[in-house]
Amino acid sequence: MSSIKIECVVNENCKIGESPVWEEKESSLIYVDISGKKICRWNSFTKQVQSVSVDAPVSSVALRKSGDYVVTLGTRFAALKWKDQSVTTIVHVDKDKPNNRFNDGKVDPAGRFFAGTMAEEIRPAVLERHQGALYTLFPDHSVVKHFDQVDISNGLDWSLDHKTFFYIDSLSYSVDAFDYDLQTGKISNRRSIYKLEKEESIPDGMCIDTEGKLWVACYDGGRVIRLDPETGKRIQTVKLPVDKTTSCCFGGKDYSEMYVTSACQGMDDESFSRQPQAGGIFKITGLGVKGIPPHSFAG
Ligand SMILES: O=C(O)[C@H](O)[C@@H](O)[C@H](O)[C@H](O)CO
Ligand SMILES: [Zn+2]
Repeated sequence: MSSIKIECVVNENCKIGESPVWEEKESSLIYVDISGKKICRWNSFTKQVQSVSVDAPVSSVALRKSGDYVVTLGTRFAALKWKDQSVTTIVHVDKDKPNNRFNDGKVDPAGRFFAGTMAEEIRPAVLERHQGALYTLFPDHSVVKHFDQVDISNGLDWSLDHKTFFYIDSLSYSVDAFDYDLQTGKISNRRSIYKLEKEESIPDGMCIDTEGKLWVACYDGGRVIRLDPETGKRIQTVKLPVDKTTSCCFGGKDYSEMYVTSACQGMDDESFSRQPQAGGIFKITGLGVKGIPPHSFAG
């Protein structure tokens, strides 16, 4: 058995930390603070955080093949130039829904950027239902809507053979799978592969490891859980020192470390004094399992 160690590497209290992505060429973790309206980059050597502030909630960030990043900002897909600290809109979605914003997003193995929307929350997990949708931004900058009626569009990733797409609509308390057509980017045949138990609370961000198992961050559950999508069973639970764990990714040397983002928005003074690291970024080592490098947007 490996011995698991958990360390808070960025003790900065993001309002809603999300979308961790390892950027190998910078030896850095990039992530967003959604309601803090900033994109952050933590350098694993210097331990310094740089950030770019934006004018709207920024819910996900991904690498781009041409360098720099793409983000979901408000209800826009946008390009971010880090050096210039500039953001330019690529395309606008949900134009008829002024109360919506994007939430989690990730690039597929063919370089397409998937991200979904939700109604802005009144407080955590309280919002107008069924307002969201799941979208893909293609490398030619066209956009496809896969489906709507989503509550909180969240974690997403693809199986190692690229034949399955995994997806979480948080308020369904379920981790779902779809058949995936890598050629076209189309999804079909939705089914649930895991229903969260009560103490696991709300499923949020998700990533896959090199054994094809899924890791799901449990919002208000203070943990990440490892699931076997074949059997539908939970095979591991790793608890963290904060309750509002929002997302996870692998990074570091050979993608052998796990990074977990968290949130503090909506906490009262009492719970905040009990969990002063809420909103921090955590590094888990000793899991004995590795992740895969993130894909870059091809457009
Ligand atoms: O991090 C996210 O994905 C959402 O933007 C958050 O607001 C929480 O997940 C949500 O509150 C939990 O349901
Ligand atoms: Zn999320």
